[in-house]
Amino acid sequence: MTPDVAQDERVRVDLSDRSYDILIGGGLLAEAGARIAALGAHTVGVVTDENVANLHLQTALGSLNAAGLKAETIVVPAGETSKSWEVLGRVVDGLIAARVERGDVVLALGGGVIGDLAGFAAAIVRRGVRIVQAPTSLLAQVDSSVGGKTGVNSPRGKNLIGAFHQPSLVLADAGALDTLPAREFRAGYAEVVKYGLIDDPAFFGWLEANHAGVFAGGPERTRAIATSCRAKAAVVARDEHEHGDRALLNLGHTFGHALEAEVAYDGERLVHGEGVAIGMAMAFRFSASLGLCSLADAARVTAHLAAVGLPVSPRKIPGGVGGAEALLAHMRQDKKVERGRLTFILARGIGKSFVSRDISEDQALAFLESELG
Ligand SMILES: NC(=O)c1ccc[n+]([C@@H]2O[C@H](COP(=O)([O-])OP(=O)(O)OC[C@H]3O[C@@H](n4cnc5c(N)ncnc54)[C@H](O)[C@@H]3O)[C@@H](O)[C@H]2O)c1
Ligand SMILES: O=C(O)C(=O)C[C@@H](O)[C@H](O)[C@H](O)COP(=O)(O)O
Ligand SMILES: [Zn+2]
Repeated sequence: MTPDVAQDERVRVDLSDRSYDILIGGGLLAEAGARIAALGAHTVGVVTDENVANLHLQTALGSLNAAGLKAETIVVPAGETSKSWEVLGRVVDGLIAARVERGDVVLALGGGVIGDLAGFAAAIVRRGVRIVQAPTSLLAQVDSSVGGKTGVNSPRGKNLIGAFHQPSLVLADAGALDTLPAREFRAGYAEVVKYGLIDDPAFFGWLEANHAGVFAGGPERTRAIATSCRAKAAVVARDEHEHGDRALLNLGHTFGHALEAEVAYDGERLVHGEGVAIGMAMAFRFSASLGLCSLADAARVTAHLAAVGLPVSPRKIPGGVGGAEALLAHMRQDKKVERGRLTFILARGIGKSFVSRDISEDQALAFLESELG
């Protein structure tokens, strides 16, 4: 747990010569220009989506111009379907046309979709240009802007095309969250809860008691974001490329990603954080059904997610999803699969998650059938 009440926070991601800071606080978008100029860039390729462009692009561009930087903006449609080959191609072409050089910077201004898309474009243009993440959704501030996973989706599965490309700096402007729709804030909150469920039961208890403050803004929100970033930074520092512990950050994602693929990344029906909420509830129910954790812990997880308005069952997805076999087919494409064996993040209790490679397909199928009814 972090100490109480800090308005502005700095979290270091320790990766030897690729270490970087995550800055959390108000007014950081207005400082982006000065901070990027300090990195030695001359041209900045700003990648954003239509919603964020309408609300926050002028602030970012104003600050880049004031710092004497040349800025070229690439705007893509909002939503998960922009994590595609086609949109990636347009972003890459835009960055090359803008003559963004290796010494320059790509600025990802938006939620996790923009961070993953722009981050991957930056990883491959001229074999690697620096990326600065300016996350504007809660989910992006607590998770996707940190750790260097970038990429796009394949029709065969989530994030199946990508690269690790760490940012040079993360600017999490707390003020940007004031314009975030309530549904998107809730979805991001699922990834906040995840850190408590992985290995910080005190943080989970604190969220149960303080979630109203996190949703309202103020010091509780800053504390939740900083605690999440510290938790992620620590895991990334010890296992950057997910050979071990980092897989814990995938709690809820084996199920969640399968559900997202099953709805063809249709954000009207299911957004990533909602898939993670359902997936985490399922992971705890699965753990309880296997005798690994108590039914009481599984019920407590479900109760907290439901209390903030998050979905906790695949039956709640509008239009429904295919059967257990269809979900299992998506799960076979999960990046955690090893020698054909499924990998699950399961739990012995709240804050006691672990990586399991001992689950058979028959066990997974039976559980999925029970969940789908
Ligand atoms: N790389 C990682 O480690 C990592 C971690 C978690 C999630 N992800 C990825 O992140 C994506 C989900 O991110 P997301 O939930 O931010 O989705 P998103 O980027 O689609 O943003 C959600 C919605 O909110 C809008 N928005 C963003 N900021 C806004 C603001 N300040 N004001 C008003 N509207 C705003 C966007 O336009 C969009 O409509 C998924 O693709 C997921 O796979 C990646
Ligand atoms: O950073 C990580 O590692 C994570 O797993 C964070 C997840 O919240 C995120 O959704 C990530 O993109 C999933 O990674 P993937 O490797 O399963 O695609
Ligand atoms: Zn996630």
